[in-house]
Amino acid sequence: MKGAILVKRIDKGTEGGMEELEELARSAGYEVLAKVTQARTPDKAYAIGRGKAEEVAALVEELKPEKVIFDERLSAVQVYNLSKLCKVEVIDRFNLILEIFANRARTREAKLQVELARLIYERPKARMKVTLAKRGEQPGFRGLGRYQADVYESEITGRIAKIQAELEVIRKRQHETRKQRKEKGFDLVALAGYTNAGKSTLMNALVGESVAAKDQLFTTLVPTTRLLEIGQRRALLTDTVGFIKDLPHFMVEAFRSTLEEIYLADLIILVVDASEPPEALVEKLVTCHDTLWDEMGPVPVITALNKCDLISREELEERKRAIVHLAPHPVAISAKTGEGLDELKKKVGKYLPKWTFAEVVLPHTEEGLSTLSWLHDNAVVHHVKYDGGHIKVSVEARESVLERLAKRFEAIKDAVKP
Ligand SMILES: Nc1nc2c(ncn2[C@@H]2O[C@H](COP(=O)(O)OP(=O)(O)OP(=O)(O)O)[C@@H](O)[C@H]2O)c(=O)[nH]1
Ligand SMILES: [Mg+2]
Repeated sequence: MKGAILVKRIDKGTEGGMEELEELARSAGYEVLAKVTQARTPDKAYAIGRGKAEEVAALVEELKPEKVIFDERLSAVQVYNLSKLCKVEVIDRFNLILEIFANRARTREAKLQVELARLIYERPKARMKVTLAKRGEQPGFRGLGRYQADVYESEITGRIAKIQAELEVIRKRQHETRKQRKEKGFDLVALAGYTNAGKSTLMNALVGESVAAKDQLFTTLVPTTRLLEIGQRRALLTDTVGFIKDLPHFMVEAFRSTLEEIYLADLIILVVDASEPPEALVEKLVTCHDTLWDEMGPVPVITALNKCDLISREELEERKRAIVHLAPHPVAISAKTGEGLDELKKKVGKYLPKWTFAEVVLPHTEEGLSTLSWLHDNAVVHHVKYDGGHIKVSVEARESVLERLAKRFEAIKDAVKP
């Protein structure tokens, strides 16, 4: 197994936990060999103090890790100095997240998104990195010395443009598919939430599928969509990539096409891991809100308090109180045991976009029957009455379907005799 030493600098007056960095490192396949923290203001050259950096270097010599991983964002200069001092590759939390994403990316889309994120992160550092590499190559700077600074930078810019163009094609296609699904009368429901909250497990429990679900961060990178029946209505349920604290904007941008599954949904099920302590729950919900709310239209959100099998009633009530302002329409569930799933489905049914009732009289002809069968496919047909030469139908459907019904009716109405 690859080893890593984790380093976190803590600003005065803030919490110093390193659990999430550890989780991330573990998810990326590292064994954590040592953890170093220091409370101080950031140092321009080393992020931590020079003395502390030397301690890290000594640990590197002793433990021989593959990498040293910093929790905070590092500048090119800091990376250069640290890797020179420690004689090992030094990365930050964002590089680590990118590593995880790169390991998991299977589809063309996921791979492009990961590369785009990496390049957007790299670009502002490109010139400085080339300049530094000319001073003597350090781990993480190898091969850059042969570049001209602006050539390297413009290569990155060119590559970014190319990937964006290719992703745009994928996005257009997805947009088209989504539109068609809506026109067909499907409601789009998205599962969103912090990474490892249990979104994929819930997806499996709701639709009886086997989407990969594991106790690690970012198992899901590319959305999966399955049919979910809510009463008589048919929704498409989409599992999505998880959120994480301080998700830098460049990543949100790179994963746009994935996140659009959420932004453009008719309803969002926000999944939270209720087995965590209330403070962690609040912090993660705030992250979800930050990621969601900026981009989203007025979409109803249902909060699924997941993993309730792991906590007592009292603990559940305590958590509900803690998140009351952050968690619209909460439902306690366990994706594992199935508890609460019926109530969740009921809530989903209740908050799906309102459909409109309509009564229509179709001719009892081949065209009329074919329209009826089209209605069965695209709407909820409540009642059908065959009456002489007519078929009286009462239906409930979304507006776009009713508009199309009106068009079809226009074309065949002459056959209807009063
Ligand atoms: N006890 C318990 N464990 C659960 C429940 N739901 C999910 N888990 C576990 O939580 C872990 C994460 O589940 P996933 O479904 O992969 O989570 P996710 O939100 O899809 O995670 P990413 O795709 O990695 O962002 C797995 O080990 C699941 O078995 C639950 O209701 N109860
Ligand atoms: Mg998942």
